[in-house]
Amino acid sequence: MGGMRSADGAGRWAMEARGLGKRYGRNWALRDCSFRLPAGAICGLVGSNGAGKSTLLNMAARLARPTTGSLRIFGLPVTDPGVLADYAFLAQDKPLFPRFTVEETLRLGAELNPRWDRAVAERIVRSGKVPLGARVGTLSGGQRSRVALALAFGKRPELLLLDEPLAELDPLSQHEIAGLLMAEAAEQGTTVVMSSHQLTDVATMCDHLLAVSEGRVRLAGEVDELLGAHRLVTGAHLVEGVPPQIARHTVVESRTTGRQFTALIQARGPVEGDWKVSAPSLEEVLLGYLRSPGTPALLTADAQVEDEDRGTRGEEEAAA
Ligand SMILES: Nc1ncnc2c1ncn2[C@@H]1O[C@H](COP(=O)(O)OP(=O)(O)OP(=O)(O)O)[C@@H](O)[C@H]1O
Repeated sequence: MGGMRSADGAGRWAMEARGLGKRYGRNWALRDCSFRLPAGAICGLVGSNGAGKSTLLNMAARLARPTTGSLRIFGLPVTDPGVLADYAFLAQDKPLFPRFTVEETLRLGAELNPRWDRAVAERIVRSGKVPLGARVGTLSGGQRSRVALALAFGKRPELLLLDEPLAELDPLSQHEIAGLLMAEAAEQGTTVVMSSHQLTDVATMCDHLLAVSEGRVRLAGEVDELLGAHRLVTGAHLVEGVPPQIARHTVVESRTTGRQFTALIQARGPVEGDWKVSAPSLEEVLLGYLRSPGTPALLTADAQVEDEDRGTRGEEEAAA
């Protein structure tokens, strides 16, 4: 399979979505999503409640089938049985058998996965001092997360999909599990896609971002590139509306409070005039796009799929 991937260079992209959509009844949970994610990325998947994050993860994990469009995992259609060995999915409730001991849980992992890496799984469990003989149901939330991650990494996945991996953990466990995740992903070269509502986690852990809102992609690409494309502008402004010097740029969001004008812009060259210009935080950029549905989505060059390739729309349905 490795040969197949490298033959056409498709292995460069861990995920490629083209016109991807999912409809439940009359509602589109995800609509016309096109983006790609390079292999090796640690990608934060963010967006408000009901934005479509779980729907996207579920389609990548083959738990839900696309209604439209195509999704490729390392160059293979997500429906291809060859994809199965490539990914691991950790659902938000981290399902484990509570009556199994940690040791039995790892043994099950070994039996279910042909390329099981026992050393990796045991290292993850031992480094957290999780007792191998303890029943999973008696473990703390942090310890359970560790066992779930040991199962996921023991599979040696190329792509690890995580639905809010740090939710419901206390701050100390969050810190510990985040560190574990980053260290193991770096060690194994795993591509990670993790949904999260904690933007500080995304900012510290992720080098890539995929933001969705109302089922559509709003931002996609490398975090530094997305941040670098934006400026926060503030200054005194006495009349209503966006000042002409600022209107030359793409204004994502602006507001006037008293005499103070503030705007988040996608800068088209230097900002002229008497404005205080600063670099926005990830949170400021993200909230700007989520609050302004009228602002066009921004995908960095790397995250865009070529238009001519979008002819593969409906490929999954055709293959099924
Ligand atoms: N199995 C389903 N049947 C019907 N509608 C669904 C189903 N799964 C999701 N939806 C709907 O699709 C939309 C997207 O839901 P999704 O769970 O993907 O959002 P999310 O971004 O993961 O939200 P949250 O942050 O709350 O977990 C929502 O409107 C949701 O109600």
